[in-house]
Amino acid sequence: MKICVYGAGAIGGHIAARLAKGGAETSVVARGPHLSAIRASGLTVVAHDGTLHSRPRATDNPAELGPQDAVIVTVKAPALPSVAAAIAPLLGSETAVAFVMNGIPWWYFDGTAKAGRRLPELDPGDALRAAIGVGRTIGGVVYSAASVTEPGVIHAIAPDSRVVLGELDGAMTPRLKALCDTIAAGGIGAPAVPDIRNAVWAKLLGNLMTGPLCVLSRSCMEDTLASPAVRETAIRMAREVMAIAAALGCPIAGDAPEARIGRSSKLRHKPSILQDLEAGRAMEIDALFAAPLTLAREAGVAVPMLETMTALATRAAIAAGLYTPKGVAA
Ligand SMILES: NC(=O)C1=CN([C@@H]2O[C@H](COP(=O)(O)OP(=O)(O)OC[C@H]3O[C@@H](n4cnc5c(N)ncnc54)[C@H](OP(=O)(O)O)[C@@H]3O)[C@@H](O)[C@H]2O)C=CC1
Ligand SMILES: CC(C)(CO)C(=O)C(=O)O
Repeated sequence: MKICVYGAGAIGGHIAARLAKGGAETSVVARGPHLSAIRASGLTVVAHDGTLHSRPRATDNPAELGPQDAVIVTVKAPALPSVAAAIAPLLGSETAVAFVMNGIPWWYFDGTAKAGRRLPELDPGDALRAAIGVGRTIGGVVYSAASVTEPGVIHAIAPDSRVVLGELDGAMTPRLKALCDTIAAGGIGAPAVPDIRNAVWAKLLGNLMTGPLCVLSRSCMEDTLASPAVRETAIRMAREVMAIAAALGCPIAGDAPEARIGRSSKLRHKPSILQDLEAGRAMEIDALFAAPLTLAREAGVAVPMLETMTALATRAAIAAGLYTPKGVAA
C-alpha cells in the first residue's frame, strides 16, 4: 500500500517506521528541523523491540507525494486546520484518511443517529469535513508513550504500542482491514474494531486520568503518581470518565482504575499534552478536556474531580499562552 503519514512526530514517526518495516510504500509530511533530519539521515525510532531505521520520502509539501491509498493523520489537534488546508494533493478518489489521535475527534457524531451534530471547536468552519469528507474518514486511537528526543529521532517506550482503527459506522470494510494489516506487518498491534467510539473513550480514560495531573505537576506519570493522594485523585477521575462513557453508550471494558493507575505509575513518560506545554506548543485542550466535559454535562453526568482538574490544567495552558478558550472550556 502507498501510505503517507501526515505529521510524523512522536506517534506518526513511529507508525511510519512500522509501515516501512512492514513493506508499505511510506512517505511522511513533516516540517522544520525534524523534516531536515529525516531527509538527511532518515527516521530513527528507538522502540521496545529494537531500533528501527527507515528512509521514507519526506516533505512539507503534499503536492510532491501525490494521491495515496491511505493517509494517516497524526498531528496534534490544533494543527488540524493546517492539514485541511494542504491535504488535497494526497487524495485520490479511493484514498482513506485515518485520524490517529487522542481526544474526542471531529467526526464523533458521524456514522451515528446524531450525524448532523457538530462540536465546532474540533473542526472550526467544517474545514476537515469539506477538505476530506466523512466518507474517506477512518477513526483511530493509539496506545503508545512516545516523544521526539531530537530531530529525526523518536523514542517509543511502551512495550504494547498499538493502533486501533474503525470505520465511523462500524463496518468491517476491505480498506479498514488492508490498513490494519499493513500497520501490523511492521510489528505493532493494529486491531480493526466495530465500535471506534468505545475505543476513543477507552483511550481518553488514560489521557484524562493522568493528563491534567501531569500538566499541574509538570512531571512524568511515575513521579506525579508517586503520592497516594494523587493516585486516589487519578482513580476518582478515571471512575468519572467511565461514568461519562457508560452514559454515552460507550462502556469502557477492561481493568479497574486501580490497576490502570498502577501501570501508569510505572511509566517515566510525560503525557504528550505536558510535552506540548514544556515545548511551548498549542495544547490539545479542546479535544482532550473541553469536549469530553461538554458531553458529560449534556449527558447529565456529574464529574466534579474532572471539572476541577481540567479547569486548573486549562488555566495553566491559558497562562502559558498555549490555549485560547472558545467558549466551552472558559
Ligand atoms: N506522544 C505520545 O506518547 C502519544 C500521543 N498521542 C496523540 O497522538 C497525536 C500526535 O501526538 P504526537 O505524535 O505526540 O505529536 P508530535 O507533536 O510529536 O507530532 C506531530 C507532528 O506533526 C507535525 N505537524 C503539525 N502540523 C504540520 C503540518 N501542517 N505540516 C507538517 N507537519 C506538521 C509537527 O511538527 P511541529 O513539531 O513543527 O509542530 C509534529 O512533528 C496527538 O493527538 C496526541 O495526543 C496518543 C498517544 C500517545
Ligand atoms: C499518556 C498517554 C501515554 C496515555 O494516556 C498518552 O496518550 C499521551 O502521552 O498523550
